Amino acid sequence: MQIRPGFSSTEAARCATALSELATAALIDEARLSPKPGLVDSRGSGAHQDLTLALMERSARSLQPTFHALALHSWCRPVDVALRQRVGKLGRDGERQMMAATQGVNTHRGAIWALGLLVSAAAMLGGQGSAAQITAQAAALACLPDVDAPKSFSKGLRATQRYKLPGAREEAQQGFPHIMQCALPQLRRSRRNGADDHLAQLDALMAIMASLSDTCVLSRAGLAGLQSMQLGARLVLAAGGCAQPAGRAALARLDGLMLAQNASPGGAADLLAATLFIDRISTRAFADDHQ
Ligand SMILES: CC(C)(COP(=O)(O)OP(=O)(O)OC[C@H]1O[C@@H](n2cnc3c(N)ncnc32)[C@H](O)[C@@H]1O)[C@@H](O)C(=O)NCCC(=O)NCCS
Ligand SMILES: Nc1ncnc2c1ncn2[C@@H]1O[C@H](COP(=O)(O)OP(=O)(O)OP(=O)(O)O)[C@@H](O)[C@H]1O
Repeated sequence: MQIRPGFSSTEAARCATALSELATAALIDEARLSPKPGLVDSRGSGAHQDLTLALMERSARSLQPTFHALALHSWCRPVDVALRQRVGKLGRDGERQMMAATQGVNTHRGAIWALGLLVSAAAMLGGQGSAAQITAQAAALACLPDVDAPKSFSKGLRATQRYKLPGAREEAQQGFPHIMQCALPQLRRSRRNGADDHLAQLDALMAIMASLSDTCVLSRAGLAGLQSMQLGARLVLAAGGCAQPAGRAALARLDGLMLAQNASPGGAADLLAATLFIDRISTRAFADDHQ
């Protein structure tokens, strides 16, 4: 681990602890947030047969050491292939950790990817980056080749190739546009308009679902399912968002629609958790010289 001049290893460890706690809390808050269309939430399992809220929370907690290791190894490091390789290995170790904690159920693969890159990027910037700097740094990392990646074919890859639409990799490589241009502005706009935080978070989820090509939805419900999800989310926001009775009615209709199609926007949920992480991290700094 390389320590930036002027920063101690204690400082790196303290920052890694803070970042890993924030990432884990963002995952737990996302899982509990209700009502989310088709997703696991405090009401139940949504469109999922094998997921529960308790399992999502156990999985989130099991990932804290992964986020901690990612932050420690990325601390004040420049973007290069060696770091990309290390981050890829730690991410895959995290996936194994998650599978062990859930007895083989995929609870958070997409979330490990998005939050893992963002935790690494925040640590690379010594815990002092802005939202724009962190997402740009994460994109630079995601654009480097993942040389040790297994050549297996995933559901997400299949969907992106079949429909010629971007998926989790492209979202990261483009600097997380659904966080920076959709969810974060909507979260802050809804708060400014007087929505309480839980309703503002639901609005942020709608802002993501309104345009994301979520490969979870494409895999289960095809292009028609994706388009109906995007339209449904736009209708919630057009009705004034979740703080308004008409917005909540539109949200309930969207929930019914997702369940009827057996579809769940797992990618949008990951990006909401990542948005909560970025929102919280960019309003505070972790390095001592900023306190
Ligand atoms: C890139 C990942 C997510 C694989 O993506 P792929 O589309 O091939 O596979 P898979 O279908 O298994 O998972 C995709 C998951 O991403 C999420 N997702 C779906 N659509 C989107 C989207 N448009 N944008 C963002 N996330 C999305 C969902 O949670 C979905 O389940 C990841 O597993 C990976 O390859 N990791 C390698 C390890 C690594 O380098 N990690 C570095 C950071 S820790
Ligand atoms: N609250 C949530 N509910 C459901 N999925 C979530 C939630 N939060 C995040 N996710 C993301 O959704 C993904 C689950 O996606 P998906 O439904 O495609 O799982 P799968 O096991 O690969 O597929 P399937 O269930 O269709 O067999 C996880 O990788 C996770 O990152």
